[in-house]
Amino acid sequence: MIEIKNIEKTFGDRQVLAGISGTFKPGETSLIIGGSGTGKSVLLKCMIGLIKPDSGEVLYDGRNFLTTGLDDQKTIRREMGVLFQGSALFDSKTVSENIRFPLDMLTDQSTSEKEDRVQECLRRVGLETAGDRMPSEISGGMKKRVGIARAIVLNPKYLFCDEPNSGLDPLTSIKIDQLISEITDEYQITTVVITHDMNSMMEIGEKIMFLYKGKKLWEGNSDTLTQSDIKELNEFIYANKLLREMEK
Ligand SMILES: Nc1ncnc2c1ncn2[C@@H]1O[C@H](COP(=O)(O)OP(=O)(O)OP(=O)(O)O)[C@@H](O)[C@H]1O
Repeated sequence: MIEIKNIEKTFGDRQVLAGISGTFKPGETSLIIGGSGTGKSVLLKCMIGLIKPDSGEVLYDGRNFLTTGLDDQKTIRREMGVLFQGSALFDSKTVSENIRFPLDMLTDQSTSEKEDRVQECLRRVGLETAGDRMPSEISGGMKKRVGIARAIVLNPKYLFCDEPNSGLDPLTSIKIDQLISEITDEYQITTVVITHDMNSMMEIGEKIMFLYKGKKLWEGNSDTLTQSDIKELNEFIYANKLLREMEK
């Protein structure tokens, strides 16, 4: 379980996070939603240690990530998998090499152990025959799958995905969402996803947190998303639906 408590962050004179709290549970895909510039990415970065919040706590199964010693921080970092926006694959490495990278960097497994693990992850994301291909030779959806395989190669307890659907068509988006949700359930990972995607909110929103101007204005799930009387949330949903209609 991940708990965040009263996270605050200010850049210059602009407060981007104004005291955000919440919990994220194992086996659950939690979504952080909100309009552009509301602080979603900054919150995610605070959670994974890329940005230091000005105040607040981030607890990984009770371990305070911000104040614990360097060794414990390293341990927690190793328990995280991250799917970055745009997949962030190494262009000069094959699909298999991309997936193997965290094993090369962070484990002393033998070559055959690593190969077995890479194959297992390739199979899990449905890319068993694509290992030798280069990122430039595969589709956007496949790149996301490679990113997911790389994010889970170390068996993470916590998985973070920043806009996993960006740049994908609606059908591929749904498949990627389903994959993230299945993996989360199968390995009981605590998964946090930042998304703008209305389909994702309706399909995989077991828990949804709505940010507005650095504050958490609403929390619920896909069943209750459209029933709130929060004006800002309803406007956000309306704008997203409109966008979807225009894309069709
Ligand atoms: N390192 C930084 N230094 C200064 N300002 C920053 C920094 N990182 C983010 N910001 C500002 O913080 C605000 C929130 O940014 P953030 O990227 O979290 O938004 P977001 O909700 O993820 O939006 P989007 O959906 O467009 O990605 C923005 O105004 C951004 O310019």
